[in-house]
Amino acid sequence: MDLSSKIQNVKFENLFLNASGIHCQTKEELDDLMNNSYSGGMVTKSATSNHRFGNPLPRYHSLPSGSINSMGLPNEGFDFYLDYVTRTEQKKPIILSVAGMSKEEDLELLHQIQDSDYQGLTELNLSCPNVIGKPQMAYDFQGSDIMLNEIFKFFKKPLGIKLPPYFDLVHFDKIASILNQYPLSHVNTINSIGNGMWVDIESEKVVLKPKGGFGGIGGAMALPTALANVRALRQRLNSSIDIIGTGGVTTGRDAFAHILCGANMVSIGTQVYEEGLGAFERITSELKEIMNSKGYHSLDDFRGKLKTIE
Ligand SMILES: O=C(O)c1[nH]c(=O)[nH]c(=O)c1I
Repeated sequence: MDLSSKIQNVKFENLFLNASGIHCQTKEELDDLMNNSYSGGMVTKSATSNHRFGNPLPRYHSLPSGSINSMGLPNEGFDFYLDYVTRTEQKKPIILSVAGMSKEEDLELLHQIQDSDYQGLTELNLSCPNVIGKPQMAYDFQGSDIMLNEIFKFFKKPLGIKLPPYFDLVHFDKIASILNQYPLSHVNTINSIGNGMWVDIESEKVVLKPKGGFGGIGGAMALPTALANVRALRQRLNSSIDIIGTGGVTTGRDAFAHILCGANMVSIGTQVYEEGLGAFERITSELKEIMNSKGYHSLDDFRGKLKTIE
């Protein structure tokens, strides 16, 4: 039973990653992930130039079937993550995630990566929904196109993009036609579903302090949106662009569905946060069970082979 996968020519022993932001902010968390034998790779918390505390607490809340968060980009600062991904013994591939507070900062961070001796995968987060006053760049189609054009004038290392969910087939067409113009290593879809709201009935109050309670939605309730985005982008993107499917994975069945829709790799956020790193072992064994019962030996046997109803 082979659960290995690849992003471009980077091989992962198994298809599972943490979703950026989950268990990947501090050295302890990153070392934990590095030593966990059931995730094939790992992604760092999106980094800004400087260390950030992020938004005031409470900024994460578990929901009956998911989560809502308005973390506000808390991170140790770019230099810490660049040092970690360059210096740490790589028991598994790491994806370095960056999220500038502005386009200028995004470009500056990417220049630093280009000029560094880091040779691994980089992911530009164009979809953080929780920085007060900062729109999700990937909802600005023209702005994203202009930015990617500027980036690929100087950035020659593997670069992927973390996308927000889209909800309109024309928007899938638009973003895919932009992304297809650039030599991207991958897209990671989806980020949390931006600016959801949860209400505590007893207190008649929101559950998050920042932004009056608005926050990104993740976990089980995000699965249908995540599957749609993986499927729609797989159908539209050049085959040279790999896809990391993120969103709503709580069981092996959900991971199986992401692969059927076309994902090369699958990242898990809320469920790992709620259950701990043991979720990787559980979901890996559940996926193996399903593959076994269907006579599949590798992910290629069923990747992207979702059937429609004729
Ligand atoms: O609030 C956050 O830190 C955060 N939260 C998310 O749900 N997605 C993101 O990309 C980010 I940068």
